[in-house]
Amino acid sequence: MLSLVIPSTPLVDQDFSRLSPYSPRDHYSLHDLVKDIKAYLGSDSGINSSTIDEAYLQGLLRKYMSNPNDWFRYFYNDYSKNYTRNTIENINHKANILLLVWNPGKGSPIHDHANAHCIMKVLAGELTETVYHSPEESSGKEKPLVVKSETRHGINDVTYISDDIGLHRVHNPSTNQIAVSLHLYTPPNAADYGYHIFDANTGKASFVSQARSFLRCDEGKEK
Ligand SMILES: N[C@@H](CS(=O)O)C(=O)O
Ligand SMILES: [Fe+2]
Repeated sequence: MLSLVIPSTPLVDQDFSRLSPYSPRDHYSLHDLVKDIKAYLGSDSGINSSTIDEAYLQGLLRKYMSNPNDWFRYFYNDYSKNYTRNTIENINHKANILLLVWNPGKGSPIHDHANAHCIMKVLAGELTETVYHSPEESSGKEKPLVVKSETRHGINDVTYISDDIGLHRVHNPSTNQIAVSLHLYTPPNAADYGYHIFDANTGKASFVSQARSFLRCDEGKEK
């Protein structure tokens, strides 16, 4: 049993016993993963999402096996929110890497990914992802969004979405356990320029000017 005690947040007494709390010497760590993502994205400034091989990046996230020792320094849970977005790394104008903490039964609104690649890996608990067809822009008519798929992702599962695939919402199906996930967005358009959330019944989009996240060094302050 590993209890996550995070300063200034209530005790998270959750059984992470299915995860090894020890890091074997040859463990491919979160630090190694971030290093490899940076190496792949290169040192030039700016990228175009069409030049990125998302399959390669998915492979890197698959290679990493969740270990709370790697990620709990980034863990902050705001219990008043559906989910808390914590910054692991901002790779200037290239990508951001986030740790998301999902309260039981809570989820994200239906949203797009601002013309970026989004790769998600479950680090603890389970997450259900509902993918919707993007509404037809030209019709101008209000129509309910159509579900394309619904998938339950377990620990260490990796999934990918982009606006070409559709919209999605993610939620934690558990009634009493939090879930934790790792997200890679490249380019970091939602944080830099904003994104859209959608109404399931009408398909209507609303613009959100910036996807915000917590930086661990500024505890409690959203950036
Ligand atoms: N893309 C969402 C999380 S999720 O529902 O995939 C976000 O970054 O807030
Ligand atoms: Fe998303």
